[in-house]
Amino acid sequence: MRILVVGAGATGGYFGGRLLESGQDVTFLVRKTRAEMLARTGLNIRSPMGDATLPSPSTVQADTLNRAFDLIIVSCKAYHLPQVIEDMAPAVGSNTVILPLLNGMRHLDLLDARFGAEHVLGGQCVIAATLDADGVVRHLNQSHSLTFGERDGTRSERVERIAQAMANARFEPRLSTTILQDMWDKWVFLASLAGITCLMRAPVGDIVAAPGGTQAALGLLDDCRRVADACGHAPSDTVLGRARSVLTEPGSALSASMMRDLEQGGPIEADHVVGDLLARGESSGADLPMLRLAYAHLKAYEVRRSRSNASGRSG
Ligand SMILES: NC(=O)C1=CN([C@@H]2O[C@H](COP(=O)(O)OP(=O)(O)OC[C@H]3O[C@@H](n4cnc5c(N)ncnc54)[C@H](OP(=O)(O)O)[C@@H]3O)[C@@H](O)[C@H]2O)C=CC1
Ligand SMILES: CC(C)(CO)C(=O)C(=O)O
Repeated sequence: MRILVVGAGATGGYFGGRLLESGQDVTFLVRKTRAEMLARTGLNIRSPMGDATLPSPSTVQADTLNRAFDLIIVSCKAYHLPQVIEDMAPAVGSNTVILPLLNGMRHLDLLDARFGAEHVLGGQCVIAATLDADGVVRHLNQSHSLTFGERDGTRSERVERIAQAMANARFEPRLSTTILQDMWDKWVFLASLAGITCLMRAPVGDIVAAPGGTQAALGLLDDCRRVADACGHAPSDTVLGRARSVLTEPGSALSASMMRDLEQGGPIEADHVVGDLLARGESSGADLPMLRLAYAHLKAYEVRRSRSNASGRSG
């Protein structure tokens, strides 16, 4: 199976690297700087589940991409997706399957609109990873699952083939027959985690140690849950119970990748992860005070960031 991984950042570098390590035919679609770095240093993964050093991984850049792949794993940030969609287009042939790993849901609409829904699977990954300044993929916890499936829940031949291709890689591949609900479940959890850890600039354990912290985290989770309910994707009691306990675990060092991005002063997926959920909830008439606050806070960060970038440019 010829696999194209779009982006060799934290998640693409990790899952693509693990597939390459297991002997799969993997090429990374990357931009110039990352291509040069990968050629110089190879793809390096540092992980509690085992390090990997992959010298000279195969890369391609948009201007030389001219053949179709069997599977395209999309692992960019949401704010890069419109450009990524244009760049990856030559790799989409009549039998290509696209597996996006982005958080949230809206990317499915964009991919469907450009390539046709029949090409696009549902997907998600659970991992905490980051790309450091030397281009090393740093895996920060012990989770590394990648879940995928047909959005209509069927176990098609093509998803079985993907499961086979992933079977020997050092991560947990999961073929799901409920991938849309899985994505909603993760979205509800992630929007709560990202919203609260960014608002408080603190990991879960510090938030729950503060007066009112637990109440704020659970209030935000409840707003996110109400949106999912209104959209016909209510999380089960088990899923909600797990989310509540993870978001209120004393001493937990967990924070969202959005908080890491924000603390580094980088761009964030505010609209995709939090704004889109809020918009869907508000269009159903729900009152969502904590979710609105979380979104306003992220947007204020973006305004401040673009103002200081602009003054840096003019200074
Ligand atoms: N990191 C994590 O722990 C988790 C992240 N997620 C989700 O996964 C998605 C990806 O996140 P993450 O891997 O952290 O992001 P990263 O920023 O680490 O990686 C994204 C990569 O996409 C590349 N990219 C952007 N545009 C293009 C393009 N046009 N062509 C080729 N490559 C491109 C960037 O390359 P360049 O170097 O050129 O900028 C970057 O390396 C997000 O939606 C995130 O929310 C989900 C679970 C966990
Ligand atoms: C929920 C979590 C932490 C795990 O994958 C994540 O997706 C993120 O931080 O972006």
